[in-house]
Amino acid sequence: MSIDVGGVQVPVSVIIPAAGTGTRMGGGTAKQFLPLRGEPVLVRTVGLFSRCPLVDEIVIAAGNLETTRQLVGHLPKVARIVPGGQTRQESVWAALQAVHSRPRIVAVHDAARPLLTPEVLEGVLCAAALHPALVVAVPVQDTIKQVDDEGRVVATPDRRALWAAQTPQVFWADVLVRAFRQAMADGFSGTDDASLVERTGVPVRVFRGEPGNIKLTTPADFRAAEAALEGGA
Ligand SMILES: Nc1ccn([C@@H]2O[C@H](COP(=O)(O)OP(=O)(O)OP(=O)(O)O)[C@@H](O)[C@H]2O)c(=O)n1
Ligand SMILES: C[C@](O)(CO)[C@H](O)COP(=O)(O)O
Repeated sequence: MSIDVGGVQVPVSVIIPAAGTGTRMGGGTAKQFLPLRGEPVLVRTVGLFSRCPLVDEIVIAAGNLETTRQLVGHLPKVARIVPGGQTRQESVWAALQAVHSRPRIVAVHDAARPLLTPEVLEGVLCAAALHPALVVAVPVQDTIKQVDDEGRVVATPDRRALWAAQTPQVFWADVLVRAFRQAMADGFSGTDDASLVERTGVPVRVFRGEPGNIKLTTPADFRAAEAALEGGA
């Protein structure tokens, strides 16, 4: 339930932002509550962290607190379920304030990414002993185009330097708290947690993950996830 950082056992807290409304998914039910091969997405995601021997506590930012409590409130290591915010960033901040005091390692993982593997999770948590900020990511396989508002291609970045960020994103707690405070002071809103840390100058490293750790955003993602699980759990 902790990581050895220079001989000191540092507990690991996990934040699960699970307060989204699933606009891009459509339908009336928030996607984190939808079944994926019979098991709600949220249960799959939280269960992975409950079973991880390196995790000390789980804090969930929820939109529907009652449904969230019913689904995962009983799972091991679920310490607190707090109200989320209007944005993912606000939800993470709400959960971060509910994390026990420092020093800690904090891993932030989207509820909408239920296909994370134990191997990647344990690998990035162990790497956090050496690095203050880590992003699970995969190298981009397609050629990426930068496009203006008129649909004109304005640049083709060198693909060798491009990685697609996923979650978990793992940080030394004080680094993350400072980054969130700076972002709020500056009115900065990022689409991930690492972008807040990057702007503070703290070095952020990628940890190579797996392409299968997709975020369930649209119905097509659900179909892909169902197919991926067809042969597995
Ligand atoms: N106000 C918000 C918005 C998002 N999230 C969470 O952040 C993760 C990634 O967000 P996303 O995939 O965008 O989920 P939604 O915001 O629900 O999707 P959409 O943007 O299509 O509405 C999800 O686990 C989602 O529940 C959150 O906790 N609080
Ligand atoms: C955090 C994230 O999953 C990294 O790829 C992504 O930025 C979340 O974006 P969303 O629009 O909140 O789903």
